[in-house]
Amino acid sequence: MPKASSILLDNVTLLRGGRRVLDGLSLALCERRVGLIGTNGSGKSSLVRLLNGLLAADAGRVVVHGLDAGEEAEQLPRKVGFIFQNPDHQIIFPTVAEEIAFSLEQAGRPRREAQREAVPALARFGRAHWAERPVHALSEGEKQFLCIIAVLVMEPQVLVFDEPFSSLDLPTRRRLEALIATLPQQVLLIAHELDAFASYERVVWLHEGRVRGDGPPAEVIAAYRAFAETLA
Ligand SMILES: Nc1ncnc2c1ncn2[C@@H]1O[C@H](COP(=O)(O)OP(=O)(O)OP(=O)(O)O)[C@@H](O)[C@H]1O
Repeated sequence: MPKASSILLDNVTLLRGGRRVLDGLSLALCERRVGLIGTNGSGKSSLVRLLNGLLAADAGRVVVHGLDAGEEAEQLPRKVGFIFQNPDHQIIFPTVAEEIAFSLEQAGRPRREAQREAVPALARFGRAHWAERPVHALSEGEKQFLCIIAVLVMEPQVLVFDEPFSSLDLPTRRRLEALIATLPQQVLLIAHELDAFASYERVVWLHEGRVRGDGPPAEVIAAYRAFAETLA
């Protein structure tokens, strides 16, 4: 039986657009900080989308913290929170408070209660003063932080960050890295900024839908860099 606090992929195959994007992939992830690296198109985003039911495996089994993705997919979004590269793809509502109220509603709160709780929820992150701000008036870094708050209020057990640094300047990126470091959840981070994984417990290198490297960051990243040099 997989551990209650682990992510298990057992012989997973995923087809997209007729292509085999994940190819008999098996992984057991129980570390609190796991990095996912690989060249463009290697299958990283596809893999994490299996964890919250955005994609379903064509073969094999996916279990996330005790939930079977095949049988209990509808429960996955509460268990696994996603923060994507582009906050504009994630934010739906015109104001910050409305966005947070929507998240609370998604987490099962009745609408009225969700609306009442939005400002206190923002206050827990020191951002009560953002409540009435139009989302379009936030900077990229602030929007990214709003997305993180919107996900955290749903109290997920796993957080997936899919290339969160791509549009951030260095100070904003460092602040986000520091914030991620404080989170109690299991974190899966996809990034092309390889120094971001220095403090991670484990890095998995995907290549053409298979695991090509897996272990401590320094080791896996050195092998990946050497491989990338051969392609340049
Ligand atoms: N919506 C889609 N429909 C069909 N095929 C897709 C779709 N999205 C991705 N793919 C294909 O799946 C494969 C893996 O893509 P995926 O986005 O998982 O890779 P990735 O490692 O996250 O890449 P990147 O670093 O560029 O974000 C690619 O060959 C891609 O063309």
